[in-house]
Amino acid sequence: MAPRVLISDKLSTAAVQIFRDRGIEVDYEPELGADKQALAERIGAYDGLAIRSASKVTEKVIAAADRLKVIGRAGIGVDNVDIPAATRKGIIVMNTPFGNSITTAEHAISLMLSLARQIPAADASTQAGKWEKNRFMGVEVTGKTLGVIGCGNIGSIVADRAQGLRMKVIAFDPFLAPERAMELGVEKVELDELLARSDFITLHTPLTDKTRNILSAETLKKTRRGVRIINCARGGLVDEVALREAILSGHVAGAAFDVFSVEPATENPLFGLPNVVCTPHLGASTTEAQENVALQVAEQMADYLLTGAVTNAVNMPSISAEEAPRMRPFVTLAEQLGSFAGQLTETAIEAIRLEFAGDVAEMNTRALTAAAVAGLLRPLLQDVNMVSAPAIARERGIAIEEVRREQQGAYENYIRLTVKTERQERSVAGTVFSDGRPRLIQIKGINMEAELGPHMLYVTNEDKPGFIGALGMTLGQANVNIATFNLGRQTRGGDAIALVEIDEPLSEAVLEQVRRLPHVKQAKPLAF
Ligand SMILES: NC(=O)C1=CN([C@@H]2O[C@H](COP(=O)(O)OP(=O)(O)OC[C@H]3O[C@@H](n4cnc5c(N)ncnc54)[C@H](O)[C@@H]3O)[C@@H](O)[C@H]2O)C=CC1
Ligand SMILES: O=C(O)CCC(=O)C(=O)O
Repeated sequence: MAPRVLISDKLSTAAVQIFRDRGIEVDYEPELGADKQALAERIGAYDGLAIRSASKVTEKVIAAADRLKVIGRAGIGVDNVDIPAATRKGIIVMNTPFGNSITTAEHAISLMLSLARQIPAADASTQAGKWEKNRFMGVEVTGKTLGVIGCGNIGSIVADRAQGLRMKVIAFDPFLAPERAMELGVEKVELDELLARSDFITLHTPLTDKTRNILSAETLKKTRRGVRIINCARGGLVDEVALREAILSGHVAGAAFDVFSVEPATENPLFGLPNVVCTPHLGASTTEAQENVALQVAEQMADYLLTGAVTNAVNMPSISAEEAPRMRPFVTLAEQLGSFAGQLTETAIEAIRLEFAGDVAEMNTRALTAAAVAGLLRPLLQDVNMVSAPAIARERGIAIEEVRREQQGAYENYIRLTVKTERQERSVAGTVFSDGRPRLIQIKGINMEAELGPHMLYVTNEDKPGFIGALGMTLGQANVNIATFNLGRQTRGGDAIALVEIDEPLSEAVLEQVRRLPHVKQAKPLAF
């Protein structure tokens, strides 16, 4: 039976043709996805779902998706898909990471210029027959400083175009390597410096726990008086109520927004303010970008449904059907090593080294390296996957080295990831036992044997009597159940590590209590 695909968003019809050409049945219902209930009722009949951002693929929709094997996002952000729910149900989620970047960067530049010259308001006034030549005094962008928050694919294109407009570009992005910044001709700065120096600020990060409200009442106060703010990335990066206040007080001179904390945005704190320009999430809406992403997503989905090949999946590594069963635990291990290191890394990464020893050195180590790099970058880049991770790392000037060796020591197979940042070098190693389950066996040179669960607590401490009891007591008193407790130390009385699996995430208050325990140097929650 031919696979069936539902297109539930306004994708270019080029996608329909690709599916048909490849023998896939396709239903094109561009309005359906916005109605969660209707989508949940219909999804059970399909093997593939192709979407843009209007379709909300919630847990409920996924629960009803009994045949669904792949969700294809014609675009970048997959925040309208419940990825953990899809993963749990074995559904692959794919995106098209680069197809609309230029178009979106051009929209950000268009918004900036519209804002600088008040074009939308001037247009409305002129067409209303008012000819208010004295009302619309603008500002030049030449010679002005543009602060780019998030200098990835889109941010770096915006930086390039802004330089063409003779602007000075500064960027805040913890993952931007200094060499890459130099190559782009942008000055890498900390957030406070960007806020203090920018005449225009443009946001190009994903929405994560770290970026939500990155422009808040507090950070807006640190901006220059007269600053103009552009958000063409994700609603929620800017506190809209705080921005409204800052515009009304005259501190912020204007804002241009394509994305809103609630979409579709039929009402919003920014609506109706002077010198606010709004568009309805049009960043990716050009013929060229929509053609790119629709063709790409249809090809990727058809490949998967017909041959099992996986490209640009955000929740599964790309491995061929034959390799899959043998490699799966090693891919998990590599991703876990990467994710472990990524969650502990807060400064720009300069280099990554992957060492493979024993059986695993004979496998497809490129895929394993890609899995480790994806795990490493995901805490900051969110939608990175095994296919895009190495390219993204290269673009950011991160050197990747792979070393294969014969078996050394007691373990039949061994993977070690070393991450070099501006400040330090950190290694973490693991193995897969004959039960097929990955274990961490070395952290920063300290031996231990730990299996990673969904919620972990990582503590570094001095090896002193009483610490283990105090930690257990603190968690117990907070009603936090410990699943596993793994310990290791450098030397007696020296540096030690505890890696504790807990049944649910820790509250900030309990974490603070752990941090205040005697001999604790660092306590960090990790999620896998
Ligand atoms: N308005 C629209 O229609 C569209 C919006 N987008 C959105 O634009 C955003 C950027 O997309 P891309 O450039 O493709 O993503 P990307 O992943 O290439 O770049 C994101 C950058 O943000 C940086 N970053 C992450 N956390 C940060 C933090 N806490 N502070 C500062 N920087 C941080 C990363 O290091 C990375 O360089 C995404 O949110 C995407 O969903 C993308 C396409 C169309
Ligand atoms: O498909 C769209 O119009 C939105 C694109 C977008 O936001 C993205 O690709 O992240």
